[in-house]
Amino acid sequence: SWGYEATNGPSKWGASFPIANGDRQSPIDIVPGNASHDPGLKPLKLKYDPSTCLEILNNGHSFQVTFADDTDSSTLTDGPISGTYRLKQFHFHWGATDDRGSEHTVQGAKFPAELHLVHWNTKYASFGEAVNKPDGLAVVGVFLKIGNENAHLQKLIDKFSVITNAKTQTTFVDFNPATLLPGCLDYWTYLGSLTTPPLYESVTWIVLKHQITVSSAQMAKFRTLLFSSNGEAPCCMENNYRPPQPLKGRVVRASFK
Ligand SMILES: NS(=O)(=O)c1ccc(NC(=O)NCCO)cc1
Ligand SMILES: [Zn+2]
Repeated sequence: SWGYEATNGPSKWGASFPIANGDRQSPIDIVPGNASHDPGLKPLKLKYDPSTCLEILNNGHSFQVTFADDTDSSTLTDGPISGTYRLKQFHFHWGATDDRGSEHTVQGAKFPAELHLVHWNTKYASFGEAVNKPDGLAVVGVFLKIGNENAHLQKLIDKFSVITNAKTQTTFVDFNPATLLPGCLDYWTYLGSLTTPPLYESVTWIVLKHQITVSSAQMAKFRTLLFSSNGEAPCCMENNYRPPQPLKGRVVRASFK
């Protein structure tokens, strides 16, 4: 099935998922000079309850932290969206080296990694119902840049030895995703898609302007995870990012001047 190798990677996804060539695909290159400041955009309102954190898993494409989403305990409201969106999971994309790895780029600049906090619109009954609706999902994207060791990311990294292989998981409780956000929540927003198959055009993207830090040694730990399952030839989990897609006339709005 799909992956990130030459044989099954982003350039091949269109064969099985024709929406790959659609009009609102993600990620994109964000050009700040072309983004229009919208004074009507509200500040993001993120309310996260650490007790909704359930587990950390390797799904063969990334590692993911999953949350209980049966109540409005961990939600995204305001910002560019209307209504209430519940946090379902967060995951990352990263490179084989520190010079690439993010999915969105900023005026062509790549970051070593990108965090995605995935929320679904509670006007639908579940994530599964929301995932293919045009207003179904809202994903907050946060760029990682190389700098000081990040103690909050280290809590995730400390679990990697137990989820090295694809399709493994372990308990992970009392983690506050807000610790992975920068102090300033200024953002760019545009209408896009899932960045992995099935590539549904269901995402209101909210990409933060400010980054969080990760050390180079911590990035090296990300690359100790495997795309492969136990017993298969080990294949390092790295370069699990889709490159920027055509803007096709879309407008990117900025929440800041
Ligand atoms: N990289 S991304 O656009 O944030 C993304 C988020 C969720 C999905 N898919 C998903 O959550 N499917 C439900 C089973 O995990 C795919 C891509
Ligand atoms: Zn993602």
